[in-house]
Amino acid sequence: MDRLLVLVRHGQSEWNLKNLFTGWRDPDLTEQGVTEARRAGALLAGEGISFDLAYTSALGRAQRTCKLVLEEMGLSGLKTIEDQALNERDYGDLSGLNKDDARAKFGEEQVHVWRRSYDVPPPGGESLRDTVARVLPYFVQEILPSVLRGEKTLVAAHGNSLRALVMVLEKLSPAGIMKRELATGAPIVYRLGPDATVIEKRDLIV
Ligand SMILES: O=C(O)[C@@H](CO)OP(=O)(O)O
Repeated sequence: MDRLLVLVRHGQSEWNLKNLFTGWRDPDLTEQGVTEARRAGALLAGEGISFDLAYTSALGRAQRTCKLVLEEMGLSGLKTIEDQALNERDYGDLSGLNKDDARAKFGEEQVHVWRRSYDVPPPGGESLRDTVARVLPYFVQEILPSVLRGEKTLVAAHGNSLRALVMVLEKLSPAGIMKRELATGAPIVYRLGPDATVIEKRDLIV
């Protein structure tokens, strides 16, 4: 049985381009983001991959990415489940701030800790640990059972909500996940064993 799980971060958003902390804010994709999403679909189709089911967040940039990927694969209209459990990490008071301005104000090191540490939340927002605590129950209760039933599954979501899943799937330590960056529109293809451990992982190069 093919227990296929593909994670893809949304294409470049308007706020990625403007270098703003985004979190639960809802900017659209840029033209480049649209191109990245389509290219992700083309790459997956080129690998001979198809899907039975898709999951995405409650935010437009991930939903549009999901749609574009599926469209490019000839799978428009595929059953897609939207849930805010897959939303980006909530950046709290940093949402909408320019990342360089934040570095100038709070210092390079502090901003790096807020962005990439496992357990230090940005002011008023979620740490990665908080994000794992939100994403993981949804993954275990909703997504994983589909994958284990043999439904080939796409998850189109966000840099940090997907880092939360990558940490669990790849058994990374808090130090290991700190160094892990996910590129926009770059699919990660996992094949799981019957016990849900990863037996194969491939990054599709964009
Ligand atoms: O702004 C955000 O919501 C995220 C993803 O774009 O940023 P970061 O790279 O700091 O995780």
